[in-house]
Amino acid sequence: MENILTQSVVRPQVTAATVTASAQPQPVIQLRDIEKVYQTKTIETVALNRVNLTINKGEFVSIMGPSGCGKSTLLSIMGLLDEPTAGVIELDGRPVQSYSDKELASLRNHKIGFVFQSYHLINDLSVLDNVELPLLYRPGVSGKERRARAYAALEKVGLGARTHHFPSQLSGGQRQRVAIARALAGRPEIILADEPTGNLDSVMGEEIMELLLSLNREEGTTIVMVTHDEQQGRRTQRLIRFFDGSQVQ
Ligand SMILES: Nc1ncnc2c1ncn2[C@@H]1O[C@H](COP(=O)(O)OP(=O)(O)OP(=O)(O)O)[C@@H](O)[C@H]1O
Repeated sequence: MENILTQSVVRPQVTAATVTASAQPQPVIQLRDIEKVYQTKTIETVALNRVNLTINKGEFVSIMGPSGCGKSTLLSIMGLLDEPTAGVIELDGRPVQSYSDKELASLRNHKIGFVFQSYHLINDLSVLDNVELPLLYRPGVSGKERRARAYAALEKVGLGARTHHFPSQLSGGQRQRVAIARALAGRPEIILADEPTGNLDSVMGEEIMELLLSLNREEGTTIVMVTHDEQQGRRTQRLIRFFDGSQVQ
């Protein structure tokens, strides 16, 4: 079984895959005039203000900007975890409003994988069970296939020897790799990562960045990553800066 992490180690400072000149960009996520307003009793917050953004198949895009500028909101809306108050989201060229609830649930489950800053692992479950868990909600995936996919995903992130460990027995970087394996087991076309290295020291952060770059380069996974790390942002194909709910660059 190939370990995508060890593949990447021999190529120091790799950057995201370069889209060949002949390849036509194929939009997978398009945001048109997206607005998100949070209304509480005392205050109205415009978290996103008429955002227009296209993410193409196979791209690795990073989103940067100061705290509170709307990065996480943007990722939640792209991942269909939250709805905008105005505007249109298209997935594969089709407005999500035109999908049925069942289709939307399936899209969320199949097409998109999430990685969060704080890993969101279940401490009482082994590494293997954590990775298998989301597949339990997949109709048509047998127990045998679930297990096989979880093993393969853990091999891919270099944790094949840790399947029976528990999260508390792992380093922060290893926990984040489990979280990435959990996303990979679902075979998503798109990974949305919200500050995936935010809780890690620079060495472990670099490890995770290499892993994401390898997934993009070797598997063609489309990745959108929120980061506060300028160096990481510069290593992706496109760096988008936000300020006060709007794209500034
Ligand atoms: N559920 C909510 N209710 C009310 N306001 C919210 C809610 N979620 C986010 N906000 C507000 O929307 C704005 C954007 O928040 P968001 O979390 O998207 O920013 P961010 O750029 O990801 O910040 P950070 O870098 O600190 O994580 C902020 O002003 C925040 O307070």
